[in-house]
Amino acid sequence: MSFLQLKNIQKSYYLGKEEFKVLKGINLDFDKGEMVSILGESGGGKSTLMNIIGGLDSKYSGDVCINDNSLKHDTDKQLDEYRRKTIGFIFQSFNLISHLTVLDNVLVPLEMTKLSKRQQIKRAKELLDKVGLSDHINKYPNQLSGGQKQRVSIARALAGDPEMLIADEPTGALDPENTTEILQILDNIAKEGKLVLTVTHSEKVAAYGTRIVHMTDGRIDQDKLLRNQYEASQKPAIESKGLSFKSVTKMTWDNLKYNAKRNILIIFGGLIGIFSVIFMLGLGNGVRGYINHEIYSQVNPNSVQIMHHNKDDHSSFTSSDLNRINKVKGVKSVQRGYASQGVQFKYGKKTAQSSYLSSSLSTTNVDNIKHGTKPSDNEVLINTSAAQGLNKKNPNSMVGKTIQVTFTDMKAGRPFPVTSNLKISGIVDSQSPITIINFATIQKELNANGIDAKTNYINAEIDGGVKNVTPVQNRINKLTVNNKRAYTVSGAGEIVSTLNTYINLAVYVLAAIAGISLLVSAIMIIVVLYISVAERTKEIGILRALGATKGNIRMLFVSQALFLGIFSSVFSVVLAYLLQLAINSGVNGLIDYSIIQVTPGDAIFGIVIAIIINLLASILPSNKGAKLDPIESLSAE
Ligand SMILES: Nc1ncnc2c1ncn2[C@@H]1O[C@H](COP(=O)(O)OP(=O)(O)OP(=O)(O)O)[C@@H](O)[C@H]1O
Repeated sequence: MSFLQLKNIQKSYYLGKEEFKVLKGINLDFDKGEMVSILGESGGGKSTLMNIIGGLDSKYSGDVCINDNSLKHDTDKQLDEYRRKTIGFIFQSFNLISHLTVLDNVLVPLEMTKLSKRQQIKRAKELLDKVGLSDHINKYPNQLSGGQKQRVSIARALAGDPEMLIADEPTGALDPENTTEILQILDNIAKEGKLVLTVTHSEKVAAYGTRIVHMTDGRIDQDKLLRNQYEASQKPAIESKGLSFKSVTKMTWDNLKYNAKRNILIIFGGLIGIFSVIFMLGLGNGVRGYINHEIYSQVNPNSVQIMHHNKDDHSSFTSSDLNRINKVKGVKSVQRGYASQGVQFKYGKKTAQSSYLSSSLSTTNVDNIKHGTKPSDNEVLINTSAAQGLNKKNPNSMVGKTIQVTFTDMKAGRPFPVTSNLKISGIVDSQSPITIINFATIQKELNANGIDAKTNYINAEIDGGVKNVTPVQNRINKLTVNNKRAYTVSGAGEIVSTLNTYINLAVYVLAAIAGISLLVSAIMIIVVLYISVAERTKEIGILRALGATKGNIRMLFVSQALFLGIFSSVFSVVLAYLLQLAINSGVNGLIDYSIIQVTPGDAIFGIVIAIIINLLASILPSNKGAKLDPIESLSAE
């Protein structure tokens, strides 16, 4: 039984419906230790036959058997493994991978073996030494002469320890001196017990073989033994495996480095979109935080006011109302409240006014009482502008002074001014024109004027942070009396949360607009990857010939997109943080707040989105690369 048997191999190409028979029934047997020259005129079908033997072409009839095992029913994956284990290709145009060094080129098939990294490097160096290139291992292919390139290609073909070498016109591009040396190397390989098939149209080259097979018009017309074949190798072959993810990403990395300038530009293009999104989110956090901070410095968001839901109901709130609200989950305490519109102050000849009187101190921020204290019985707390109205030069000196305070209530269905003399307990630094007198004092003054004192709203304090305000408000709003909704709640917390909703909306809209540039960068990545597939078509063919799977090729481009995405997003995060630092320290004198606040969540969001977009963008180009026909890829210019 021969090592390689070709049984009635026939192959046709079709141009439209027209059939061109290229191989018309080839029957040949080959053994290891032979150096067979396949000789014939141009167009005779030699390369077609080699592609079939090499497992690159499976569209033929007849049978190729290795050690009596037919390749006929092998799957794509089995053929990949067959090329990896059994075949070493040497091409007329060398087909080295231009962005890999000599050593790395030879390491490609070695990465498809089970040797350790150290053993792989050792073997690659030994093989390069054997072909006389130990001094050139760190050069790139374009720094080598033709003869040197072919030696690298021989070292690479031998790297995976294949049983058979297919050399298609290995000396076609070489001068006579290099031709002799290369043929000598090939003869030595046959001497080591491997099968060497050399395609040539040169009789001289063919004469180096142990046997010449002559092909004319798709048939074998001569099969001549020139000398004895060498002894077949019995050495156990190096075990092979698929290309690992690490090896593929290393190749991608090498390619990125080789085209560094272009890739930096692409990374920069991708960076703009991701940076804009991250920066908008950071700006949104800052603006929202700043506005909340400003509001909360004026008012207490955890204090809410409860009115009758029915606007026409002006009745006083009762103890049962207070109890009902006090029992609501999240309510810390309730107080009776009195409010009235319009307050006048008089101090000597000076007058001032305030638009709102309230009994609830909790609505304002106590920290803002810069002068004096909270009002107790028979006292009033006024705001800065009212104090300025009463004493322009020295408003703070009004603390402790007794002034005349007039507010309006209803008596016998008509507005009735209630005037009383109260001591200013303090001045609140509030922008809202609010006046605060405690509930007991208001009640006492109303009674003194013959008006029934009433509770015209309830003030409730809500437990916990601002985030609790809305849920508790919702619970109070749901309370019913006689199956009817009883109360309506208002408070700064509600305004703030509505405001936050609008700010968030604006930020998301801005981020989405910024996200359009992400779409642009996704399209850029698609285009770049398509160009990359086109540029690397030959490399794809080479890798497939060396035994790389379709999955490996797909991963080559997916990992390229992944690298570009990771770099763009990481750099955009760095840029966003740097700009945040610059802007926040730049506005430091103007506002005492960090107006840009990029959170780690925003940064992670940016990175994840960039990676997802790049991965999605890589689907079509990487599939295109994976589906390329190895033979067509190899013949790409
Ligand atoms: N993909 C293809 N589609 C159509 N015809 C093809 C294709 N590939 C090869 N052929 C044709 O098949 C014939 C054999 O080509 P092949 O390359 O096998 O010849 P060859 O003997 O290797 O020639 P050369 O020595 O010039 O390389 C040629 O006529 C060629 O035009």
